[in-house]
Amino acid sequence: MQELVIRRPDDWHLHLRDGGMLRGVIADTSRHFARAIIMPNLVPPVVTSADAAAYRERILAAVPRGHRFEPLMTLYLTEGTDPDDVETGFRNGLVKAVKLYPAGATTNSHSGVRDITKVMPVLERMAEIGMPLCVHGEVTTPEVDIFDREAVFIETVLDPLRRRLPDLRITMEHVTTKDGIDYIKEHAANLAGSITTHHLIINRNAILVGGIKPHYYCLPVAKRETHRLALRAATVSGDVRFFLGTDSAPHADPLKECACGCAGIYTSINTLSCLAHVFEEEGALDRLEAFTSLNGPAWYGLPVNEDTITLRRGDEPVRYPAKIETEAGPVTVFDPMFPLYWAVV
Ligand SMILES: NC(=O)N[C@@H](CC(=O)O)C(=O)O
Ligand SMILES: [Zn+2]
Ligand SMILES: [Zn+2]
Repeated sequence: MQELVIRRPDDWHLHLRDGGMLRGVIADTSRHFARAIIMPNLVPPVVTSADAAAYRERILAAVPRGHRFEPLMTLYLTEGTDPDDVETGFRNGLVKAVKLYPAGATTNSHSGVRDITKVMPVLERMAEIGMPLCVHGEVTTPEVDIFDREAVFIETVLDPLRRRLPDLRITMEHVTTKDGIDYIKEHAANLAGSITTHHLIINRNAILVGGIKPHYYCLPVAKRETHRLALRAATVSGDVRFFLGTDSAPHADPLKECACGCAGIYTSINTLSCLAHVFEEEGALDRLEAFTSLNGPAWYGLPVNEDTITLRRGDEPVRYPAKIETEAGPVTVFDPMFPLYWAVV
């Protein structure tokens, strides 16, 4: 038996939803993670500091007794966002980042940004005060192939934005391509990337081979194998610019198992088992902690967690439920398609 003690991890990109879904999923995160950057794509979205304060209270009310969990709030950037409200939320410590969704790019992104020039006053203010911008980095131009949307975003939106506002700190969230990894590596200043658990494990075959598999569908969509390998190399490298953002994104099964299923993979419950497996395969267990617990706090300017968790590798596979039940319906759990031996003790 093998054991690994690491500082308690944080999740730098998480969807908790609201109401019955929030109550159904929160424990799967708060059991293992101390903090998480909470995505603001509710319906309606979390746009103002007041919205974020109210959502934070709803999250805290749902955390099970005995768990300690700190939600790190974000604001959903719209073309009507007020720079003063953003600054106030940031200065009083409530809001950690602003989230840019190109309109139409992903789940609940219709209130997002159509014309980036309209949000320049907000972005300029953020650059001034050192507030990070989290981006869903995909263009939505219908002519651009869905597998190329991240690479085209880097070239046509991200790079020009970084040139225009070199002081703006940007998190490229859920990087899915070698292009994204290379871009971050080549541009050290004010740029970091979060990587999901599932993109380290699946490539696009998981979605399409042997039948269409809606529970492997998320956005940005998984790419070809070369990209997965680039993500894995960056993840286990220990490079401080890369850290975990699970993008665990629960949807009730009927909303995924239908003619127009929505994007999102639910990984909160087994993420650490999956990650330990990946790091072990790569011979890099000694760097797991950097990815899950050190690099993220460094980027967001927060202290690392003082307490630890213990991962243990058992002789028998760990069993996770195929689905969790929530008041909002059943949610299928990510199946990595191999047995998992590591579990948090
Ligand atoms: N990742 C996903 O596939 N879905 C996310 C949205 C997002 O992070 O883009 C969701 O909110 O369901
Ligand atoms: Zn996204
Ligand atoms: Zn997400």
